[in-house]
Amino acid sequence: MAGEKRRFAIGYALLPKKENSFIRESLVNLAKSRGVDLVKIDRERSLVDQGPFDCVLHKLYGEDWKIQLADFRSRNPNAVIVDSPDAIERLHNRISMLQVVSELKIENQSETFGIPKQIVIYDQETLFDNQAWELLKFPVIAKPLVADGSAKSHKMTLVFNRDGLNKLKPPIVLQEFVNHGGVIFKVYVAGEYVQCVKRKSLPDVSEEKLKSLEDSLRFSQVSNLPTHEKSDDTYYKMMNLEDTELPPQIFMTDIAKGLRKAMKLNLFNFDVIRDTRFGNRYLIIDINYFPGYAKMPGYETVLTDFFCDIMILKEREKGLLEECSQKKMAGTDGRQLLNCEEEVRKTVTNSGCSDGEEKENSIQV
Ligand SMILES: O=P(O)(O)O[C@@H]1[C@@H](OP(=O)(O)O)[C@H](OP(=O)(O)O)[C@H](O)[C@H](OP(=O)(O)O)[C@H]1OP(=O)(O)O
Ligand SMILES: Nc1ncnc2c1ncn2[C@@H]1O[C@H](COP(=O)(O)OP(=O)(O)O)[C@@H](O)[C@H]1O
Ligand SMILES: [Mg+2]
Ligand SMILES: [Mg+2]
Repeated sequence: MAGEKRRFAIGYALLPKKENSFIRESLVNLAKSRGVDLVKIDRERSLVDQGPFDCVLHKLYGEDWKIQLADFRSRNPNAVIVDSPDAIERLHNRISMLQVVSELKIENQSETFGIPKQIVIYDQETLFDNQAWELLKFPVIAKPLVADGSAKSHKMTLVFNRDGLNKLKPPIVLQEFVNHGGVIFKVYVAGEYVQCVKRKSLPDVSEEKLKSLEDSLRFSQVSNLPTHEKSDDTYYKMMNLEDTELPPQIFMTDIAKGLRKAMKLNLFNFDVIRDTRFGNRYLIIDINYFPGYAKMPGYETVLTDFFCDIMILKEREKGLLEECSQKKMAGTDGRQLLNCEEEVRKTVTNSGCSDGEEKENSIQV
């Protein structure tokens, strides 16, 4: 109807737990009021038979889903897939996940960043190999190499000495445990938006404590545990999250932007700790695809803004494609038209990925 604004359909494909936490009525209603309909994708049916969708939002694992997305993309070249499965895959391995951090260049005079020292161990023999240990010192955290969202992939072991290595099951990443005052910073990214929050983490391990402790300690998803389940209760009672200063916002934003561009991802968060030995040194220890946004203050607005940015981008694309067809009607030859359409898709979908200045409302595809 004339004057009526076009609506925009976003199909979402999420595991039931994620759907329950993320697709809240408050989000659905806010998005709806701003012209965006969130539509559940039926995982029992093939994706190409559903829709039409202007955008597909997803967090599913496995080859079958990747094939379905590729099929959908080839039949719907104008739809936006948030995010590309290949880009997400980098985060399913704890080595490739952090490699990108080492490649980032951010200019900052007063703070530095990096990742903790770490090695990857594929077999039991290498676990006790002295050469492998030249780089690391105890305590270390043993993390499963694979980070595929399974409960197993979150099972960590804090290892205090050589004897503690016996129970480990490679393939694992051994990462130096860095004292950080028991507080972790979670930096949530949704397109251009960046928000840093504080969470409780593992307590520091002093030299004296290191000598008196057992060989190892197992734990899982410590930053999401309710307080009464934390391993060192007295420590947490003593510690007040509010006393901890957040890292400088501009510094976290610069890192977030750099990561987003390098990884070509829109929806992720990263875990950061502040090394207590230096006070101005920040270490990135984990990057998660499509994290628990609902725990982030104002998540409905942030995510709706993000959806609207995609919509604006799509509209811009439509306008530019129309210009291409007009050129065709005006007699421009077919080859030039093809170039024109290709150019539009490149400019719109890749804006923000280019080396030049990032455009507003850019979505990484
Ligand atoms: O479930 P939630 O809300 O705690 O979110 C989890 C995230 O918590 P966070 O937002 O960082 O506090 C969580 O982050 P952490 O592991 O706590 O760093 C993961 O992103 C997790 O996904 P997956 O199991 O790795 O695929 C996320 O789980 P899924 O919701 O994707 O299953
Ligand atoms: N190198 C490290 N030094 C100190 N604490 C760490 C380190 N790596 C992880 N942790 C602690 O272990 C928790 C889980 O590790 P993380 O790599 O974030 O795995 P997950 O993917 O399960 O969240 C972190 O939230 C933090 O509390
Ligand atoms: Mg984590
Ligand atoms: Mg993680």
